[in-house]
Amino acid sequence: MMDDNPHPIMDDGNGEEDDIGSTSSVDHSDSDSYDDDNDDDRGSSRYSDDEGCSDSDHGDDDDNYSSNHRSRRSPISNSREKDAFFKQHLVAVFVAILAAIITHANIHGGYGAWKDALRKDWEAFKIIWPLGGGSGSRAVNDEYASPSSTSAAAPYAAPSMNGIPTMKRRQLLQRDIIRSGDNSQGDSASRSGGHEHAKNFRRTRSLSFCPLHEDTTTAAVIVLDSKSSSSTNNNNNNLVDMEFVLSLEPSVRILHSYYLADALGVDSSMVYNSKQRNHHHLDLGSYTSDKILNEIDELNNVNNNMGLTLDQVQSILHSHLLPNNNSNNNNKSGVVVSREHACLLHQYTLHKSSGRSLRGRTKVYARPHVSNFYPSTSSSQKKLLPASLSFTGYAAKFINLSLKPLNLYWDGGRISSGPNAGKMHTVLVGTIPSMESMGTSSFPGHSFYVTPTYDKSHILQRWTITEDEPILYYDPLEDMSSLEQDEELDKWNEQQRYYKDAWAVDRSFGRDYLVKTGRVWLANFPMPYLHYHGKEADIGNDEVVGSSSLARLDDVVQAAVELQHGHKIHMWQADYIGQVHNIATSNLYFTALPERLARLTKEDYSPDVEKERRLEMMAFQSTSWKGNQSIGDNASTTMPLSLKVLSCAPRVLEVKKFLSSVEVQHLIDLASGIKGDVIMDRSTVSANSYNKEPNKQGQRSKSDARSSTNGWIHREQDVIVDTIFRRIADLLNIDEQLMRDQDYSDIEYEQDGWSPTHDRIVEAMQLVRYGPGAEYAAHHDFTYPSIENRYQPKRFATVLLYLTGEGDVVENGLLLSSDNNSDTTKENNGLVGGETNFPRAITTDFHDGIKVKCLSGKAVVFYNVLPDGNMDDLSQHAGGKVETGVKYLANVWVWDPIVN
Ligand SMILES: O=C(O)CCC(=O)C(=O)O
Ligand SMILES: [Fe+2]
Repeated sequence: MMDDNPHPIMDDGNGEEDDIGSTSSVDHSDSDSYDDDNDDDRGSSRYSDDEGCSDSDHGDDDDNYSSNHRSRRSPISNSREKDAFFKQHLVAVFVAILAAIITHANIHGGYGAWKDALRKDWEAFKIIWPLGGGSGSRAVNDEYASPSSTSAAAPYAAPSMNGIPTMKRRQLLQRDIIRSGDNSQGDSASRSGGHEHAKNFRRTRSLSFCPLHEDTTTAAVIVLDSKSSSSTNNNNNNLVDMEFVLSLEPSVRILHSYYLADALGVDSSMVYNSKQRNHHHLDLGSYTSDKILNEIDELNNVNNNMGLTLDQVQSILHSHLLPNNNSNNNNKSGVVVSREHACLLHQYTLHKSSGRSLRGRTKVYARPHVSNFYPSTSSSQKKLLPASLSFTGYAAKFINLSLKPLNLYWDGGRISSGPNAGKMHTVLVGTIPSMESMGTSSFPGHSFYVTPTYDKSHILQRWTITEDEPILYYDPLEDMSSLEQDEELDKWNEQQRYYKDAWAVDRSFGRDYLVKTGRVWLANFPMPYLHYHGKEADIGNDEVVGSSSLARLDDVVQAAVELQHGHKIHMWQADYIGQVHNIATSNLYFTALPERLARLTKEDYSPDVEKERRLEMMAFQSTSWKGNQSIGDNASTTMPLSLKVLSCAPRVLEVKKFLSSVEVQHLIDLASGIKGDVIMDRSTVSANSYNKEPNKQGQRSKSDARSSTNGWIHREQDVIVDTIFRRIADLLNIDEQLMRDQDYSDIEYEQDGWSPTHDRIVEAMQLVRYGPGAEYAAHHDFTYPSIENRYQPKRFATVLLYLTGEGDVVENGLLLSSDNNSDTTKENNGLVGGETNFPRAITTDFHDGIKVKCLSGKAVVFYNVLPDGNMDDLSQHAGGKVETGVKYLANVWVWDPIVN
C-alpha cells in the first residue's frame, strides 16, 4: 500500500535468485482456478518490464517511500476556523434533524425537511472544507484525488498509498465531527447527532472484567451496555474465550480511559489528558480519568485499602458520568456506562494494596485444524497435517516509543554486482511519528534501523528480526537506569506518558494472545471484534441473499438500526476448500455500453434520479437473468453469483463471471487511456511489501517490489463503474450506500444519529497494469491504525478484479476479445503468469501456498483481518510475475469499521 517511489529499486542485473512467489502449483478439488504447472522456480528477478524502468538508481537510501502511517498530526485537522465553521453548521444540521424527527412522528414525513436542511448545510460546508475542491461533478471525484494530486500534502499524508491518505483525511474529518457533536453538550438537540453515533462504537466492546457467572441484574445504578462482550459470541466465526493478565498499573489507567472515551464518544487521550487540552472545544469537566480514579483512591484509603464494593465503584462512576446538576436534564441515557468498566475499577480497588494483577477476558479467533479444510477426508482415519511452507515471510511492526519521529530503513546489505556493486542498498520504509507504529513485510534475518528524521547517518537502533520477534520497539528509555528513566519521564507531558503506557498494555496483551492462539498480535489492544451494519447473510445453507440497489427508505432505516445495535460484520465462512456460497445481485451485467457515460454527481444518487437512472441503465444490462420478472419499482430482477472458497486460512474466495466482457473492456479502456482521464502512473510500493527474501547467498534481491503502473477510478466515474461497486457491495453483503459519501443522498442515516459527512468505507478502485516481467512482491494490504484512534479502522477486505487472463487476446494493452463467460479453460492467447499468490495459505498438500490464476472477469475476495479484530498475517499475497502479455487487475479495498 504505499507509494510513490521515484527511484525504484531495480535489480542489479546479476541474475540473483528471487525467491518470492516461487510457489508451485495447486489443484484443489475441481477448481480450475489454480495454476497447474510446477515449474516456476524463477532464476532471475530481472525485469523486462516494458515500462522502461531501467533507470536503476540504487545504492542510495533516499528512495522516497512514504509512510503508510496515519499521522494524528495532519495539517488537515489543524484549522481552527474550519472546525468552528464546521461545528456551527453541524449543530444546525443536528438541530434540523431532530426538529424534523420530533415534528414528524412518521419518519418518512420528516425526511424531506431535514434532507433539505442537510443539503443546504452541506453546500455551505463544502465551500469551506477543502475536501471537495471544485464544483459540480468534479467535487465528488476530487475527494478521491489521485495520488499525485495529493502528494504535496503532509509528509505522512500524501502520495498515494493506494488511497490511504484520502481515507485518513476523512477519518480526521470524522473525528472532528464527533468532537463537534460532543462539544454541543448544552444543546440536547445537537447531541443526538455525532454524539449518539460515537457512543455506539465501543473499542472496549470485546472486553470483560466482571467475575464470571455474576448476576448482572443487580447492577441497578448503571445503564448497562446492552452489547456486552459475553453476548457477542459468534460460533460461526470460531471465537473462543481467552483470559489475559495485565499489571494493574498502568493497565487500569489506560483501560479506564478507553472505557471513558467509549462512553463519551471521544478519543481516549482527550479524556486522559483533558486538562491540558482545553483548547479543544470539548469540556470534559468532571469526566476526566484522573478525577474518577482519585475519588476511588480516596474512598479506598478511608476503607484501609480493603477495596470498594462494586456498588461503590458504580456510584462514583455514576456521579461523574451522569451528573444530575446538568441543567434540568434528568435524562440518564446521555452516557452509557458499561458494567465491565465498573468491574475494571472494582478490581483496581481490590488489588491495589496487594499488587495483584488485573484479569480480563476477551474472545479470540481459534483457527480450525487443517483437517477441517477437507471435509471429505476429515471423517476418515487419515491424519491430515499442514504442509510446511517454503515461504518464510511475515508482517513486522515497528513501534516508536520516543518523542521524535523516526526514519525507518531497511538495510539490504551491500550490492554484490552490477554498476552499483559495493554500495549499500538501503531503503527508507517511512517515517514513524512519535508514539506510533509502522509495518512492513519481512523475512527472518532482515535488517532494519531507525534514525532521527534530520540525521539519517545517526543510527539509533538496529534490528535483525526473527519470526519470534516481529514486533520491534524503539524505546530510548530501555537501557536507562530507573533513576534516569524517572528523570527523563519527568520531562514528558502527560499525553506522551499516556501513549507509552498504552503501548505497554498492548504489548502485554500481545504476549497472552500469542500463547493462546499462536499468532502475533498485530492490532492495537483493545480491538473490538468485527461488527457491522450489514445485513446478516444466512450462510451455511444456500439461501439467496443480497441487497437491492433500490433499497427503500425502510430498508435503510433498518440497516441503520442494525448498526446502532452493533450488528455483526459479515464475513463469508470458509469452512472447507471448495465450499460454495450462492448470492444474488440486482446489479446485472452490462452487455452494451450505455449512451450516457458521464460522471455521476451527487444528484445522481438522490433517490428519484437514481431510480430513473437505474431503469434507463437496465436497457444496457444483460437480459439473461431477467426471467419473466418485470422491471418496475421494486426492481427485483437479480442474477446469481457464486462464491467458492479457495483457502480457509487466509480466507480467500473467488467468483467467476463477476464482470461481463463489456465491463472488463470498459475498465481496460479507462486504464489504457482510451476513455476518460484515468492516469496510470508508475506503481508505488507498499511500505510493507518491498522486501524480498534473501537469496541463497544471503544477499537481498534488489528488485523493485512492484513493477506495474496504476491509476484510480472513482465510483462516480460512470454508471458502469458505479454498478460494479454496487455488485461488490452485494458480493461482500454490505449495504452499497456505505460505499459512497454519506453527504448527499444517504442522509437517511442521519435519523439514527449518523453524521452528515459520514464517509464511504471503500477506496477508489485501483487499476493496475503489469507488463511482461512485472510483479508485486508479497505484502499485506492491512494498515496499522493509530494507537489513539478509538475506531481502529483497517482495511477489512480486498476485492481483486481480474481483467485479463486465460483466453484473452491482448494487444497494446487493449483487450480484443475475452472469453469471460466460459467455464472451460481455453488456450491462453494473451497473458501468461501473473497469478496472485497466497504463499502462506494453509493446505495439507502445498508447500507454496496457493496461486490464483488470472481469468478475465473473475473476482477474488480475501479478508485482511480475523474475526477477533487482529490482522491476518496469513493474508500476505503477491502479484506473480507476468511472463507474457499484459495483466490488468483492479483492487478494491473495503474498510472496517464503517462508522468513520
Ligand atoms: O496483482 C495481484 O495479483 C495482486 C495485487 C495486490 O495485491 C495489490 O495491488 O495490493
Ligand atoms: Fe495487495
